[in-house]
Amino acid sequence: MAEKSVYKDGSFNRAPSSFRNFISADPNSRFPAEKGRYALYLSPLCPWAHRTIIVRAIKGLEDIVDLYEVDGGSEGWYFTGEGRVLAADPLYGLESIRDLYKKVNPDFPGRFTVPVLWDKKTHTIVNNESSEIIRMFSSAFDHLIPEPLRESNRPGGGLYPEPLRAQIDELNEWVYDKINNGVYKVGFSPAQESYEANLYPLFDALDRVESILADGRRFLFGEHLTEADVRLYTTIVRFDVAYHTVFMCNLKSIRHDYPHIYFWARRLYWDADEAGEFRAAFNKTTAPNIHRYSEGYAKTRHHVVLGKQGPLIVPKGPKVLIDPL
Ligand SMILES: N[C@@H](CCC(=O)N[C@@H](CS)C(=O)NCC(=O)O)C(=O)O
Repeated sequence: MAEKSVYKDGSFNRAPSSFRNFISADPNSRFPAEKGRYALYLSPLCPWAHRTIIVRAIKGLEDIVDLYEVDGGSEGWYFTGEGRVLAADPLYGLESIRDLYKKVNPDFPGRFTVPVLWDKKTHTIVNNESSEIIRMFSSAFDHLIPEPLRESNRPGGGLYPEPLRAQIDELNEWVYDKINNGVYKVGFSPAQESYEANLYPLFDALDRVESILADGRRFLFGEHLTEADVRLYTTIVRFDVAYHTVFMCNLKSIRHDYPHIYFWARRLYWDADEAGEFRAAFNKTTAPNIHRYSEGYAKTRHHVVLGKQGPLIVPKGPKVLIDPL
């Protein structure tokens, strides 16, 4: 049974995801990899969802897995018809992500989160946990994509190479707890004590990342991109424009205090070469949205922490969202 995200011991506690099935390259599996069968419902504003569209783009899965954008936030994700957001759910005409979960289980007890990986054939949620969705995208569809994009042909052995798995898992664990989810624990703190209790470990972890990158390596595990870079990136690219301001993660900023992290992030962000190694995945999933991060988090914090008491103020800085290379 899914748990709700709650303030436990005065701190934000993110509930585990509820649907944990896997798409597989095996044609006899329950969810075999097939072109056109699956869809991702998400908002590119959500950092967890952002991971999945980066890997979808890196792997050239745009023609294989559909993308349906929704908008909203802590008060629900909806089809609004604004910008790239669809006016209605293209499969069932539903109005919201809540409706999608209710379609699978009318008594669904958890939160109606994005991303959702949907199976159009059996009309159900395959998985709603981004860390698992990126693993599936990394390898399960490899027989359907051009040879150079397959994990076995990638320099360094792909996004989750066998020899590095234990190290990647170990790094992901503390990056998730202290950084990816750490910023939320700070920004959703209901009290000064929990704010401070989570703030210092966040910056200790950023210091640790900075020291890893300080030897001049291109990526967290050396010369080649892994899923650990993807998972860290979505938090770093939101840091100065949203977490520093809205979530009060302000002991330091990335641009002024973490030169190696900032350089690493800018290299990923500014790579707009569609024919290049990363198929412009970071740029095209971030650049259209980076100016909206501050508003998204301001609204969420106003709702979650302040119960909508008082005015909603959206911080406008920094003037330069991300410096050029
Ligand atoms: N563990 C999930 C977390 C996803 C998540 O928390 N998504 C947020 C948006 S950034 C959400 O949909 N929240 C809506 C809610 O909690 O009601 C994952 O990584 O996929």
